[in-house]
Amino acid sequence: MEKSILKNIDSPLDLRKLSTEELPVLAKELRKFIIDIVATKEGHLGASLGVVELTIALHYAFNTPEDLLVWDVGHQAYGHKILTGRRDIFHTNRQLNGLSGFPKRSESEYDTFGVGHSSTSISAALGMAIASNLKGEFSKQHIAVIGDASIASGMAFEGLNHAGVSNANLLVILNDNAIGIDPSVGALKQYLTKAKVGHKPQQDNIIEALNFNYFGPVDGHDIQGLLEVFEELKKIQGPKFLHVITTKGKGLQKAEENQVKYHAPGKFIADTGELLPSNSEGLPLKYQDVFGLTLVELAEKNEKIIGITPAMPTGSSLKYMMEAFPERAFDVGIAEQHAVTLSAGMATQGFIVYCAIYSTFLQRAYDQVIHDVALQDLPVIFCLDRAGLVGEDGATHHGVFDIAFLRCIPNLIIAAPRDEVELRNLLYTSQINLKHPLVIRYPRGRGVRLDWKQEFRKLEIGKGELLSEGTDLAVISIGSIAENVKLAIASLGMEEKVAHYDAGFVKPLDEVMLHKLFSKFKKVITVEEGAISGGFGSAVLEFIAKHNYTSQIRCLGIPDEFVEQGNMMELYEIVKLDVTSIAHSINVFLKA
Ligand SMILES: Cc1ncc(C[n+]2csc(CCOP(=O)(O)OP(=O)(O)O)c2C)c(N)n1
Ligand SMILES: CC(=O)[C@@H](O)[C@H](O)COP(=O)(O)O
Ligand SMILES: [Mg+2]
Repeated sequence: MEKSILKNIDSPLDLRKLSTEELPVLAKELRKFIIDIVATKEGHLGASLGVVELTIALHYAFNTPEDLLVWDVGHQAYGHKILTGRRDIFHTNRQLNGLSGFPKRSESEYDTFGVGHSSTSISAALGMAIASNLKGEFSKQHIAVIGDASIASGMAFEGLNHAGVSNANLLVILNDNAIGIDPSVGALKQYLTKAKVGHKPQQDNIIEALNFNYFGPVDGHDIQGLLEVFEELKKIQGPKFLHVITTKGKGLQKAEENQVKYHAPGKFIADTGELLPSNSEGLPLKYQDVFGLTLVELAEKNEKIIGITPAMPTGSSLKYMMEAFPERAFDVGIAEQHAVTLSAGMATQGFIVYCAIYSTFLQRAYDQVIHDVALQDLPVIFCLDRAGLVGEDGATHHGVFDIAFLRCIPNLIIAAPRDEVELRNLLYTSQINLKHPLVIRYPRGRGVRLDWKQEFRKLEIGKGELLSEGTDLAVISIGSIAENVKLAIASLGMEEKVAHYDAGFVKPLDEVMLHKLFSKFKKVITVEEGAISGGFGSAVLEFIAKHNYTSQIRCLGIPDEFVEQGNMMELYEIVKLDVTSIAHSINVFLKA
C-alpha cells in the first residue's frame, strides 16, 4: 500500500519536517483529499484546487502561525484548513456545527482573520504588520493572498496605496488565475494578463509605482520555485508583491475546462469530475432566474433598461441580459460601491437601471446608497438577491441586515415579493415612471410557483394584501417567508381563526391596511426573514406606538446574533422561522 504523507500532517510543524522532494507528492494527496470530500459534501472547489502548491509552499517556508497569513475571501483556503489541524474534521465543512467554509478566527490560530467578503486581506495584513512594528516584532512576516478579481476592488487599492508609503513588513501575493467566479473584468485584468511567467511587466509597472518590490510572475504550481522566491522575499523588509500565476481548478480536468461551473459545482463524481444530476425537473425556477429572464423580457420592450452587477453575473442571472443586450448590461467586477454610483450616474441621464447585488454585498456600498442614490432621489432599482438566510455560506453571507439598514434611509422604497409572480410584477412596475429609488429583496434558491410566467400586473407602491381571512389573530408577513406562514396556518387546522396579510412593502408601510388590521385584531404577529432588531416588525411597532393601538404584538425574525452555516431547514429551525416553529408561535399566542 502506498504511504500517505497527508495523513501524518497534523500541523505545519509536520509539514516542515518533509523533504522538498516530498512536497509534490503531498500536493497530489491534498488535491485528491479536497476533491473527494467536496464531491460528496459540496462547497467551493476550483479556487482551492488552484492554490494547493501555493498553500503547501507558504506553510513550509513561513513560520505560521507566528507569521501571519491572511486569505482573501477564503473560499480557496480548504488546503490551508486541512494542513493546519483540521484534516479529520474537514468532512464537516460548511455543515451545521462543522467547519466554516471560510477562515474564521475562532476556529484556529492559523486563521488570522475572518473572511468571506472579498478584498479585505491587504488592509487586514497591513494592520497586523503595522501592529508588529509598534510591538517591536520586526522579523514577523505578514502575508496577504489575494485573487485577481479581488485585487481589482477599491478596498484592495486602498490597502496597497497605504502600504506603499509604510515600512510595514507586508507581502502581498496575487494569485492570478484570470478569473473570479465569472471571468475577471476591467483594465487591471488586461494589464495583468500581459504578464507571463518569467516576464514581469517592464514599463509602467503599477505595483512598483506604488512603492512595492515586485517579484514574478512565477508559476504557482511549481513548489520548488515558490520556495526559492519566498526565501528571497523574506530578506526584504517593507512592502513586497509576488505575482503568482495559477490555474483555477488545477488537477481536475473538468474543473479546469469549466471554471465558472466548478467554482462551486455541487455534487460530482470524484474520479472524473462528472457532475451529478441535480434533479431540478418539475421544480420551480430559482428567484435569480425569474429576475434574470424577466429583465430580458422587459429590456426587449424598453430600451432604457440597463443591468449592472458587481461580479455576480452567473449568481444573479444578469448573465441572461448580458448575453441578450451586451451593450446595456455590465459586470463591473468586485466593485459594489462603484456599481451603485455607476447606477446613480446612469439614472441621472434617464436610464432605468437595475443594479443586481447580493444583500450581504450591498453592505459594502451603504454610503453610496444613501449619498449617491437616496439623497438625490434617483430612481435606481436595487435587485437584492440572497436576501435572508443563505445556508452553507454562513454568517458572512446571510442577507439578513438589509431591511434594518435600509429602512432608515429617506426616499427609499423597500419591497419584498412573497413569490416569483410578485417579483415579476415589481420588476414590471418599476420600469414605469418610477420616481424614487426602489429595493426589491428576494431570497436565494427556488421559488414556489410553476406558473411564474404570468401576464404582468402593475402594482401599487406601498400596498399590502390580505391573503386569507381570520377572526382572532393576524399574521403579517413580508417577503417569501409568506410560504412558511401559509403552511403554518394550514398545519394548525384553525384557518378560520388566523388571518394572513402580506405587507408587500417595508417602506412605505400600507398604513390603510394596518389601520384596518389593528382596529380589528388584538393579537398580531409579524414575520420576516431578516434581523429582528430594526426590521419590519420594528416598523410595525413604531406604527402602533404612533397611532396608540393597544393590540398585543409578537415579532418573529432573525434574533440579534450572527447565524452560522447549515442547511436551510436547520437554520430556519434555529431562528424559529420553520413551519412548525411559526405554527407553535401562533398557537401559543392564540391561547395566551
Ligand atoms: C465583496 C464581495 N463581493 C462579491 C463576492 C463574491 N465572490 C466570491 S469569490 C469571488 C471571485 C473571487 O475571484 P478571485 O479573487 O480572482 O479569486 P479566485 O476565486 O479566482 O481564487 C466573488 C466575486 C465576495 N465574496 N465579496
Ligand atoms: C465565495 C463567495 O462569496 C461566493 O462564491 C458565494 O459562496 C456564492 O454564493 P451563491 O452560491 O449563493 O452564489
Ligand atoms: Mg481569480
